[in-house]
Amino acid sequence: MLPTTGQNKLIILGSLGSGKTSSRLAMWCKENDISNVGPTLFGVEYSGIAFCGETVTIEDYSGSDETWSVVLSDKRRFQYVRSMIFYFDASKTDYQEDLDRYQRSIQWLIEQSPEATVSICLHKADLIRGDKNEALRALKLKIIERNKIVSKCQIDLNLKFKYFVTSIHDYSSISNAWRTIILKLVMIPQRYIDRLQKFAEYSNFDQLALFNGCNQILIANIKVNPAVTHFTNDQCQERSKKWFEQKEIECNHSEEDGKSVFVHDFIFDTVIVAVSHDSSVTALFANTNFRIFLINENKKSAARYIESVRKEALKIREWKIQNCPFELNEDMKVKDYKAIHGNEYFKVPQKYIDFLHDIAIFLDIDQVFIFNKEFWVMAHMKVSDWNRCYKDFEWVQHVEKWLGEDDDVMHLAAFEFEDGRKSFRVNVLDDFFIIFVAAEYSELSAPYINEYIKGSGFHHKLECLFKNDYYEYND
Ligand SMILES: Nc1nc2c(ncn2[C@@H]2O[C@H](COP(=O)(O)OP(=O)(O)OP(=O)(O)O)[C@@H](O)[C@H]2O)c(=O)[nH]1
Repeated sequence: MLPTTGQNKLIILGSLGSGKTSSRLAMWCKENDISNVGPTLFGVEYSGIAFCGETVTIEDYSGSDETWSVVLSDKRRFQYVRSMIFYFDASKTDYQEDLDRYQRSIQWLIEQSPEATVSICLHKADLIRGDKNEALRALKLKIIERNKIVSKCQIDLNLKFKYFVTSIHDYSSISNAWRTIILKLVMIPQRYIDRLQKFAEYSNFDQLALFNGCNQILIANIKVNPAVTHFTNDQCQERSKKWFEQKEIECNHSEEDGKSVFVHDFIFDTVIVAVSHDSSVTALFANTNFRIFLINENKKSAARYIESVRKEALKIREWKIQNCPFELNEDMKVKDYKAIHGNEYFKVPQKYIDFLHDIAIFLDIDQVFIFNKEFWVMAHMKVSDWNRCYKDFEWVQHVEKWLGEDDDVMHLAAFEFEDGRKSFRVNVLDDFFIIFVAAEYSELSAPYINEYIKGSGFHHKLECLFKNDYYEYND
């Protein structure tokens, strides 16, 4: 179980089967069937979510005894945490062990990450028998008692701790909890609000609302023209939801209640709903200036993201060197990698090579390829000194076989070779795709790699990064 060190790290802890994973999936992976969520295997599931140009790394720990003994055996797991969610199964009657673990966790969290926020979910509220309010009150009092033991300064703790009563059968209870948690974790920079405000005034919009793409959490609602009736948050949300259901289109325009309503991609995983009573603004969203405005915003966020991944990669590398059970070859400590990139038609910019290299270190991956659909190898990186790395031509055979089996291009696929190597494919736009290859010794980290790559944040950001240049290239 490799701890991540990201600036925006969210850890989820709690008792076995208390509903941690199903709540996370209900919120962030709508397409998953959460009626049949199994226990968290391998101790922890890693995922990433994109939020308004920022990434949050989530570590969702299993509540099994083995995992708890690992978690509580090393305080460093509580380093670099920005937020912790602790799940209690509110339908239980005996909390002794959960409370002991809770107490230890917050003790270490306060010690290792004093600025972290803490959210406590009293979950499975639908299963409470008897007087529900009384049961919840009693549980909350027990938790507060433990807080008192940990901190003499109760006021400080109470400011940081938030309690939520949640149930998987009440989506709004889960989305309310997550919205509060995430908005504390990733604040929309004031400069976005200022720029959007100016943009709206200049373009004759009456209202601009920003929503997170994955689950339509409202990030900002800017009401510009006080003389008109604005759409409510819910009405805006309805529109962004509809747009997401039909996602193929880049911009959606409709006329409703005498207003022009636009829904458009904004920064990364964020959509913007813009409303105007002036129908002459219709042309605006097709306007090149506006596209440039959006692309520039995207680029800035991409730059920040790359920087954060790079920092993360260096920390992880440091951590691996310190914790490596083997004698490390001196050369491995040096940031030295070989990248052959470009062909006569297309040159892969060095920044992608750097970016993918950092991702590869972060995920313990040995080799990265970028292919186009004609099987051209656009870039080939050997990240580790692993001497069984594939050569370009060997890979072409694998890819051909693979595409032959799966003509219908999938967004993401994981593939295991007979020789023990694992590979992970990510499609970027419709034009090319990236393949990550991990050696057999990465056996244990394979589920982690898969989870990370599958995380909506990672894929989306990768796509946006490529898309920006792709647009520039084509314009
Ligand atoms: N009735 C009810 N069932 C729930 C609720 N939340 C989760 N469940 C069910 O409880 C079971 C366990 O849920 P998980 O999400 O796997 O719990 P977990 O805390 O991630 O489990 P571990 O990772 O194994 O510790 C699943 O069958 C869920 O469908 C809830 O609010 N109410």
